[in-house]
Amino acid sequence: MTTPAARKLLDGFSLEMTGKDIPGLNEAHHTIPQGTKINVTFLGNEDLEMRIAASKAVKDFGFVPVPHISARRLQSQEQLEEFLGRLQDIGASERIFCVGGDPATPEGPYPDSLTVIQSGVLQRYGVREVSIAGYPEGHPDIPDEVLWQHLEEKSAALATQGLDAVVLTQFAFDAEAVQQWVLDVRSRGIESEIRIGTPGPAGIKRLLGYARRFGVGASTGIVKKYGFSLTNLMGTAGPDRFMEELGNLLEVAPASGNVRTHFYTFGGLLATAEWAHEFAAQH
Ligand SMILES: NC(=O)C1=CN([C@@H]2O[C@H](COP(=O)(O)OP(=O)(O)OC[C@H]3O[C@@H](n4cnc5c(N)ncnc54)[C@H](O)[C@@H]3O)[C@@H](O)[C@H]2O)C=CC1
Ligand SMILES: Nc1nc(=O)c2c([nH]1)NC[C@@H]1CN(c3ccc(C(=O)N[C@@H](CCC(=O)O)C(=O)O)cc3)CN21
Repeated sequence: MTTPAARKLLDGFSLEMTGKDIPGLNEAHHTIPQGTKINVTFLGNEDLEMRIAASKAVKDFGFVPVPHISARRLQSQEQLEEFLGRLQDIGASERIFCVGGDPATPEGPYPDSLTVIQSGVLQRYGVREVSIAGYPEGHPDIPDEVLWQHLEEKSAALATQGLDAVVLTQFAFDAEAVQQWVLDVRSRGIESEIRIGTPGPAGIKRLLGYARRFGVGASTGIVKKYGFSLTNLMGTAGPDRFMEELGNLLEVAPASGNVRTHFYTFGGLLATAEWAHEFAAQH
């Protein structure tokens, strides 16, 4: 039974795939609503051709590509321009997600996403909308004050440059922490669309592995929060409970504004698309 609040939160959801996951998209495309935004990661084990091919596949199937740009992984301005130029050639440069990136030291001239945004390069390649990262449960290596300061600066820089902003979050498990964080974002005067990241249905061991790797939910007891039980540790967990809880919490906090959902699929595009289809249909 899906409540109206959860269904509203699901409406206009976005998905994510890696540069390697074109086979997954081939398999899942029939189940994904036309016009859905699909993000394409910028991981260390992908190259330019894979990222471009994935963005092109998204576009060719009638979805909206949102390629990622990882500032700290960029080795030069030329590399940034080559990527944006190739994206523009295939009509996939209008929307991007600009994120700091995991390398402990920057590999080139961009230590953070703000530097990429302020470079003035994005507009020259037709970028109109930039997603920036948010952290409802904090970040393991970056203090909260730094995260907030950069969120505000990036938001202001995008407005100055005439670029639309979306705040896209790291995946989260704690619906109450997300509600509070959304209200904190609004209290700082940031009115942009917020997309709350959450994992699609995935094997629990796998999910916990990713959570550990990205430092999510370290102290919140995610096993409990997400409704896992020890008996189903070998099984699959879906975002049902999280969506219901968060939908209800946002409904009672109208100041939360425009909040949508982004699914990190972790190799399970079809499973996520099927889950979303069924969740929307249940009543
Ligand atoms: N979907 C994804 O791929 C997501 C990735 N992330 C990761 O979160 C981190 C921060 O990203 P943004 O919020 O865009 O940061 P940012 O680019 O706005 O930078 C904010 C501050 O954190 C510092 N910083 C950025 N990345 C760092 C790192 N890996 N290690 C140490 N300090 C770092 C910057 O120097 C700056 O002071 C990155 O590691 C990023 O890859 C976060 C959310 C989602
Ligand atoms: N700090 C941080 N860094 C990230 O890179 C990151 C996050 N957070 N938050 C979630 C997103 C989603 N991410 C990922 C990472 C891997 C796969 C993935 O599908 N990996 C392949 C295997 C890759 C390999 O061969 O190493 C898979 O099939 O699991 C998907 C999304 C990366 N993302």
